[in-house]
Amino acid sequence: MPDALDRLEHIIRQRRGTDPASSYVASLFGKGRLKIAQKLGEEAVETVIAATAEPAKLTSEAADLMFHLLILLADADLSLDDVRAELARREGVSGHEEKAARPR
Ligand SMILES: N=c1c2ncn([C@@H]3O[C@H](COP(=O)(O)OP(=O)(O)OP(=O)(O)O)[C@@H](O)[C@H]3O)c2ncn1[C@@H]1O[C@H](COP(=O)(O)O)[C@@H](O)[C@H]1O
Repeated sequence: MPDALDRLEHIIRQRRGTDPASSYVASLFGKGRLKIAQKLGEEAVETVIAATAEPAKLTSEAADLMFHLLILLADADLSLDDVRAELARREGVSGHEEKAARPR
């Protein structure tokens, strides 16, 4: 059953190739990977600040962060399922073993 993240991913994919003036997501796709990555970085910093100084904002900042991560993944032709598969691969593997198995 699709949850809010799945539904949001679907909407984000539908925005690809549409008029940048028509929506925020379309405008970010229009600005390109570098700008999308920059926005993700900004949202990550805002999440860190919320976690350490303004915990009441943490949920909202985390939502902004995940929203922009979904846009970056879509721009790179990756999906939540790709991330789910990677996390599933790591299940039962210790942190040290996982690090050793990462691509270099
Ligand atoms: N979840 C979100 C969502 N979260 C945050 N935002 C927008 O992301 C931006 C966050 O950037 P900032 O806080 O840095 O604000 P900003 O200064 O205006 O941004 P910049 O000028 O720096 O780009 C704001 O414009 C927010 O409105 C979102 N915009 C859209 N969605 C979802 O995406 C769907 C598609 O949105 P559209 O593409 O706009 O139709 C919507 O139906 C929503 O479900």
